[in-house]
Amino acid sequence: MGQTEAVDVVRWSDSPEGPALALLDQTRLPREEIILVCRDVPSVIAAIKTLAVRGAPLLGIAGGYGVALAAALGQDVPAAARALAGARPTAVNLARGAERVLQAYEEGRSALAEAHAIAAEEAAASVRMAEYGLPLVPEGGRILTHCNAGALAAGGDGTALAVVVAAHRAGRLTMLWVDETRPLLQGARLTAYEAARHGLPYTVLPDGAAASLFAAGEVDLVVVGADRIARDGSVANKVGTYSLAVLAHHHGVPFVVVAPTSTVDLDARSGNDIPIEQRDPAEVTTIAGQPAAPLGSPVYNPAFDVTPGELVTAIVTERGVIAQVNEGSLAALGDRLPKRDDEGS
Ligand SMILES: CSC[C@H]1O[C@H](OP(=O)(O)O)[C@H](O)[C@@H]1O
Repeated sequence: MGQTEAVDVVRWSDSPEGPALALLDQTRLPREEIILVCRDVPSVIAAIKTLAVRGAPLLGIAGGYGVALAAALGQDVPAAARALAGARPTAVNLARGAERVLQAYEEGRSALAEAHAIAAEEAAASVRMAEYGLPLVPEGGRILTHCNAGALAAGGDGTALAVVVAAHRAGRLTMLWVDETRPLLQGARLTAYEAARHGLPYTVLPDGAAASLFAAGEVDLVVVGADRIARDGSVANKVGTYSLAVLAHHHGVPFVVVAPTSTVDLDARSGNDIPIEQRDPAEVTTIAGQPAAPLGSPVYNPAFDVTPGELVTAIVTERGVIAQVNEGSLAALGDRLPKRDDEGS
């Protein structure tokens, strides 16, 4: 598959049938490119819960458009914002995007214009993160990534994957190692799909094979996204990220998180304050609808884990690179971060 135009991941539609949110259904990828048309808020919430639309910054965009849809339909907009914000707990972007569009609506401004503004800001942030992140990639870089932090998870070319694509365009990428990312396979299904579209050199691997790549000296850099970053630099990201951070630390490999400031939550003092989504056991005990474990097996299925800031080499944001990840450096972004509830606008 050669490089083609960017995928239309989330798009507002003012069709004769009325307002709608058109989503590329990520549960169908890579096999089918199916557009899911959401004409009401419950269908947007269902798309978020089933990960038809997913990824922290993209959830902020979808949450904002969901509130704009409620406004366009003349529905109870505050109730819609609350329901959308509660669809998934870990990515702070979702609640933040819904709240931001609700505030615009309550102030008499265009809800749709505010939702469009969120989408535009995340696309611009992706470009800046790629620029700031590129210098961190060594010549001939062999980069390991986990889950999907590309255009299917954020605006533009994404967050972590935007840095990888920039490295490829600069002739600096030798290999992108793609963790398949059990249980929902966002790596194998989505990152590989995006890597193929960009013409990147990539290899998919079982999550459990990453350690042997480090041991063989085949990884020069780990680059991942984030769902919420706490004030002390703790990073919540797809489950399995923490083990990569420990491996990277053990093997002396830089571990870089790429995330827009819309993912930084100064209200969360540490990783303990980040809610970790627990998902359906069937995601673990079935594969392609077939049993992969005895019926009724007890399951532990957290969608995310938390990497402490001391294992993070750098956080690349659209406002610069945080090289010393700690409470002071994150708070230093404070004046330019989305305002906290108790700080007023
Ligand atoms: C650019 S943020 C992407 C982030 O979101 C993913 O989670 P999910 O697929 O459950 O939405 C994963 O943690 C990615 O790193």
